[in-house]
Amino acid sequence: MAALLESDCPALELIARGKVRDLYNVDADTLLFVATDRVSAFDVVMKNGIPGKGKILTQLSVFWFRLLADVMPSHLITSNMDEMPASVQQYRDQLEGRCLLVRRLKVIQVEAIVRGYITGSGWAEYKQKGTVSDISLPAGLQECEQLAAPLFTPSTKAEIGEHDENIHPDQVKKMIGTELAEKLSQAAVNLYTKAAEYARARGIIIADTKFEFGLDEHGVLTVADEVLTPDSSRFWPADQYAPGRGQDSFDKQFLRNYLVDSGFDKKTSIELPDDVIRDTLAKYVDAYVRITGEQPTL
Ligand SMILES: N#Cc1c(N)ncnc1-c1cnn(CCN2CCOCC2)c1
Repeated sequence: MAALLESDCPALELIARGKVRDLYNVDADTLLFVATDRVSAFDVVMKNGIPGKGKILTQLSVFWFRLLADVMPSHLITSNMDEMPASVQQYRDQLEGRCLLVRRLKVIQVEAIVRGYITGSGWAEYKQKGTVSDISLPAGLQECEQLAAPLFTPSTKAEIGEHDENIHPDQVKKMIGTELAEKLSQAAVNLYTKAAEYARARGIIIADTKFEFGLDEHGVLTVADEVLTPDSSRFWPADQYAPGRGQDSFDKQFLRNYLVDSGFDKKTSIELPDDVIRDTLAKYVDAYVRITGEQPTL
């Protein structure tokens, strides 16, 4: 199976090409997310992709949208090509299994990050200031330690190529109003808490995740984008977890180890060898099977 590195849907208006996903306008009320097989590490997109990655992560997002539907509504309309408009179906060969038709929302320009463990940029800030997103935390926490409770630690939505900036939750209140900000942070924590408990019972720690939200035509807060994939979250193997050190990534450790061992400069895109592609795909399949209990459709 060849990897899809870039979608090509000339009849649809391309809105954005993110690191690994493309976003199209379909009509006044709907958009189309296309999950390519692109893979990034250390913020660099590799020259070749992981064949099947986009389909697996699309199916994982759909699983979580359905499991979490009782927590709050999502923008998902369908991932079933037969239920999509003809303007999308004409690209069936290219898009089958790797696209989501979603409702157009008024997107809230906040990266709604929830952390269950202290790591990454949160750990860096904590070591410097004893805070994460300017929220004071207890002294003496270890790297990758589980927090007493999941923490909403928002950030700005940086321009492409820039890094998001951690902001205090009060900043979100100033941006969107106190009532909506409190609804959004509670929704993010509720979604994360249910998903993290579900995944932990199946051998995967979701250490942190990023949600995007919007308002639908009735002003209802709605979860958007993708949810709880290894691209939007940190997945750790639970059986190897120990606080006090960095954790292997459930899905990208083979890739990271290869890059570090080959002297990767963390700037220049490179071609991944077949064994790294094979082993990385196997980890995406493993994560999908553990969480959903089913084999992904490739
Ligand atoms: N979701 C959603 C959504 C929606 N349901 N309605 C209206 N607009 C959006 C929307 C527009 N841009 N983004 C950022 C998505 N990026 C794209 C590239 O990849 C990274 C993420 C979201």
